[in-house]
Amino acid sequence: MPTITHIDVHDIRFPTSRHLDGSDAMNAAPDYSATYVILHTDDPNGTQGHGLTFTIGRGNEICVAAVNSLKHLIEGRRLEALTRNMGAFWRDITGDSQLRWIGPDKGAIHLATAALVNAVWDLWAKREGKPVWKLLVDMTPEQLVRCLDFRFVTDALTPEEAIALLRRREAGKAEREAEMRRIGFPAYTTSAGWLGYPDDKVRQLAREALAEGWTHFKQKIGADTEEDARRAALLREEIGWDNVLMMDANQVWDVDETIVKMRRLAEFHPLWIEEPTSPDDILGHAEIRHRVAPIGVATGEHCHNKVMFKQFFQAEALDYCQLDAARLGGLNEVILVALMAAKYGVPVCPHAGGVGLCEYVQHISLFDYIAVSGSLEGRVLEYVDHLHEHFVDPVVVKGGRYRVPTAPGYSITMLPESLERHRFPEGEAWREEA
Ligand SMILES: C[C@H](O)[C@@H](O)[C@@H](O)[C@H](O)C(=O)O
Ligand SMILES: [Mg+2]
Repeated sequence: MPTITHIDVHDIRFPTSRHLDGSDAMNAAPDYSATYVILHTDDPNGTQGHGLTFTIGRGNEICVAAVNSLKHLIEGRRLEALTRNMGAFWRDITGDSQLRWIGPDKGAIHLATAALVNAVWDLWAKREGKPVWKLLVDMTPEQLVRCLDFRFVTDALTPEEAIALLRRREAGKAEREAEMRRIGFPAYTTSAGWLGYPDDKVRQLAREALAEGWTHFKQKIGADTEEDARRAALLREEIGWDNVLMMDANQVWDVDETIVKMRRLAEFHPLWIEEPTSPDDILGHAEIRHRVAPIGVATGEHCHNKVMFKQFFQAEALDYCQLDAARLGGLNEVILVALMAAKYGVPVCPHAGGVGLCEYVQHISLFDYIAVSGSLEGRVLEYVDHLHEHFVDPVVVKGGRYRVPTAPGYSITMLPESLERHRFPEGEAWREEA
């Protein structure tokens, strides 16, 4: 196995705010960005590990600095020294006794951790010649559990319970894998409903999505409630009442305010209200959940670690777990959260609104279905139609389903010319802007 000789980190930004792609009530004009890392190795074939964390523009340079502070924990180490006990490696990279102070397990340092940890998984999977989801699915329960750090969550899930849970799912694994290869994983689209899009664009995109076979649509809300209602009516006009509508407020309301707003919007039959309030307010979400039922509560894109998810589950505060591949500290923590979700009976519907997140989450949902939950009930994976052309192995979506990725790795490697062009602030894409 190769040694990771050195690590490069790049500040990559896309000017998505020009057309308000990705806009919502809290994030009015995001520039989808990536803190992008490359693990160089001494492998004679030149194999590299790639990983990124997602930000929305300003502040990306802070994640870049955090990667620079963390990278000494990986540089010079043999890949095998990391993979033979991934759980210990994860504790190591999140446990540096001085760096930990600026987290722990949250904020820029944890986002940076995700980029690095995911790059190690990418490298490992490339070396094994498998896509990441398949690398995971082929592991024994014991091997998988060895990749995890259970500190702080054993009151909710022990390693023994995790092994038992994974063992129970071994029956039917091969069938579920074959099914996924045949029909793909069910998805929903966020792309028609960005808050900054004018009505005619929303109509047009909804029509196109319907024609492509989409059945689940997410709308951004949280500006003015009558305006939200008007847009919901417009979307219902386009998609009808047999298709599914979700609503996403991106954290703008207080708890009581949410109840009032959602009672007004209930006539549009949303499946869920996403991020109604502060992402840290676990008890607030529990309260909302009880008071807006049967509308479900979804959250997770800003839920920064396994401890918070544990409490969301323990407090019965959410109906849909929207864990994020690059907000949690990389795949090790994602797997742990998926296992806890399975124990508590909460479906995992990963967040993917950002650059590269669709590429990541397809691996997570496939693994979750095949090896952890064994169920598609309530599971629908987010899709946004932006920036896939910059990836070497972009997601393929057909008829509202993700097709199974087959190339080795975590699908996150970007084209060298895309990296070059979008380097901030010196890349051509930004020089044109000036
Ligand atoms: C700023 C981003 O586009 C968010 O609006 C996006 O991640 C969103 O919350 C989502 O659920 O996809
Ligand atoms: Mg959201």
